[in-house]
Amino acid sequence: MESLLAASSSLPTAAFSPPSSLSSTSSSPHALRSAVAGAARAVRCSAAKDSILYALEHDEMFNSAEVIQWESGKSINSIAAAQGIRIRRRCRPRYPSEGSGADKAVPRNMLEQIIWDKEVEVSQRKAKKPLQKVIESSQHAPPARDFVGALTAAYSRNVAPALIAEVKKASPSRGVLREDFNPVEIAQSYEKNGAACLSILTDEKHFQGSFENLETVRNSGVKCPLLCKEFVIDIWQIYYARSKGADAILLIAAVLPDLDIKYMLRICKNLGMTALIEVHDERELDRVLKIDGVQLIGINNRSLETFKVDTSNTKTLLEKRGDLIRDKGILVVGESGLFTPDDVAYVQNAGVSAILVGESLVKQENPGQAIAGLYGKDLLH
Ligand SMILES: O=P(O)(O)OC[C@@H](O)[C@@H](O)c1c[nH]c2ccccc12
Repeated sequence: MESLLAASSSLPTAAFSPPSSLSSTSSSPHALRSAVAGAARAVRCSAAKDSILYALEHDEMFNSAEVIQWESGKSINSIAAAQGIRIRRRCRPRYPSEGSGADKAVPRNMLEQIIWDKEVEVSQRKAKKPLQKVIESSQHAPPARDFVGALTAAYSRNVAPALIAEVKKASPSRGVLREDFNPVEIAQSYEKNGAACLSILTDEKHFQGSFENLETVRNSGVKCPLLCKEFVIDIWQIYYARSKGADAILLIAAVLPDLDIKYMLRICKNLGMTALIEVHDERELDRVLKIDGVQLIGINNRSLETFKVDTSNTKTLLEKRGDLIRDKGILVVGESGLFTPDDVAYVQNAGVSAILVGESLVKQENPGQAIAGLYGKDLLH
């Protein structure tokens, strides 16, 4: 994989724009594979055995059936749908005369709306700062810290699920959670009161977060590892998060086909980052359990399609797949809708090693002090 990343930083920037014949707008394995083939063609020879191009051309992932299918015209949406993914991407037309119908399309639910907005946002950000540049910036970021290590240490210290405390101003389902919002103050107060890690929302449009918040918290001297809470659809965002100091990043299985998750996991690994892979139902969990190299799975009690919260979701999924998850040495994070010590005990008994909590802390006058209320005890740090 080193070679893949080295390759991505040494290939010309232009090579990363997906060719117009592809229906995806992301910097996907597909785009990278085409870029490599194009680069090999440009030098009019097959790449030498020790070269980066050779490594890429012979990388199993780039020659997988899915990639071939994709390149032979099967759209990202049909590949995703075959994996049970309901969120559609707003694909570009293959030829201008075809049209995509995208302008007329109506999103089916909130998550789909967020993803469509994200596609526009990411393409604008990429136009300003191409992948090549963001990869370079990521090389200058302070080194990534051990997110999973911080969670396991906190779990054994407290004999309670480690806390990932979320710096969250607003959400589409709950509106503004805190008017007087100072991300650094909140982060410091979480850290002082025993949070193991922090989650920083970076989506601006729907959550009123920002990458500036991530960067200022990272530069404020807070030592807890930071999760970039973003709707990732493109590897560009992973490098960007790293360049702003993120130690971990969220990947949502409801949005990303298997191949994208595998590809993104490799990039995270190469950057020293942890991927928290979020699932909401059994089908997503089963897909993720088939992927090698997964260390951390989040079970979201909230459906991002309907926003309904049901804390028994964590329990139900762990009853079904807990043994397999333990055998694989994967840690589980119980996410969303946790308010009381009973809620924490409930997900702890279900088998989680960590919890991700936003609303119930951030709404309190002193978010850090609210941690003791959530756990029914002070956390050691
Ligand atoms: O505020 P809550 O209910 O404690 O939830 C926190 C966190 O789990 C939630 O913000 C979340 C979980 N997965 C997400 C994906 C995107 C945006 C937000 C989220």
